[in-house]
Amino acid sequence: MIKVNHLSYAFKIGKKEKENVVPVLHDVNLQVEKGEIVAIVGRSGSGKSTLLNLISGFIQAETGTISINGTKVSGLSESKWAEFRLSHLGFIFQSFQLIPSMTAYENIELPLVLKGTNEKDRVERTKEMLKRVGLEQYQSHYPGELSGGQQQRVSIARALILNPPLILADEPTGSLDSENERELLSFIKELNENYGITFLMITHDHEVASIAHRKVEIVDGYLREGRMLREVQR
Ligand SMILES: Nc1ncnc2c1ncn2[C@@H]1O[C@H](COP(=O)(O)OP(=O)(O)OP(=O)(O)O)[C@@H](O)[C@H]1O
Repeated sequence: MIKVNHLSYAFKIGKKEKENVVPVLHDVNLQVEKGEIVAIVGRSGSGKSTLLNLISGFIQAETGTISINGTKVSGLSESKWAEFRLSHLGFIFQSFQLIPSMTAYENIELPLVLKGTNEKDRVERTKEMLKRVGLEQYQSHYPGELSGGQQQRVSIARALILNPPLILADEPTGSLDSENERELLSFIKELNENYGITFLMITHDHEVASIAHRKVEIVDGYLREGRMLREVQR
């Protein structure tokens, strides 16, 4: 599903003549199989978000390659990346990243609008997704009128609406209380077991890491493979 080969990344800070190079990732190799839940752990500043941003195409590395679902994505143009993301990747963020001026319904529907799906299909799929995440009665609420757990469910519904095979999550439970965290984690497990969706998640949290099949740790920009935590169901 994901193959990262010899990936290195350095941020360049300051003006061109006086550029400061800050190396962040060193020769990272990572393979995530279809149907796996993989947790990326590591101390603050170790390079976790940088790795996820590279795999998401939000930043581009000069060294190394990334393939997702058989497509070599490293080196794709911005527009090709945007197209690829829409059909292959779903995103879940700690801060939900919902559009505040749009209702729950409109936030969930947005990827379908961007993809140019016709109205009849949009209505059908958005309603079905609202039902799947248990938010039918909240469809007209704006993000500010929903609890943290409900907002995260809207963001998951938006991530799932185009049926991506892979979900990338950055601290998905970071803003949730323990009850909502448990609920979200069992939903992620269900999506993985019932629909075979692959998850790559950054986390600081042991509860989150405990649902992963495998843990990889970044230590000062170097990736260490962890042991298998639980069996992958195929
Ligand atoms: N835009 C940027 N410009 C320069 N340096 C950056 C930039 N973004 C991150 N860094 C640096 O890169 C390193 C890795 O940052 P990154 O955000 O990937 O770490 P992280 O493991 O995700 O941390 P956290 O757990 O705190 O979110 C840090 O030293 C950080 O200061």
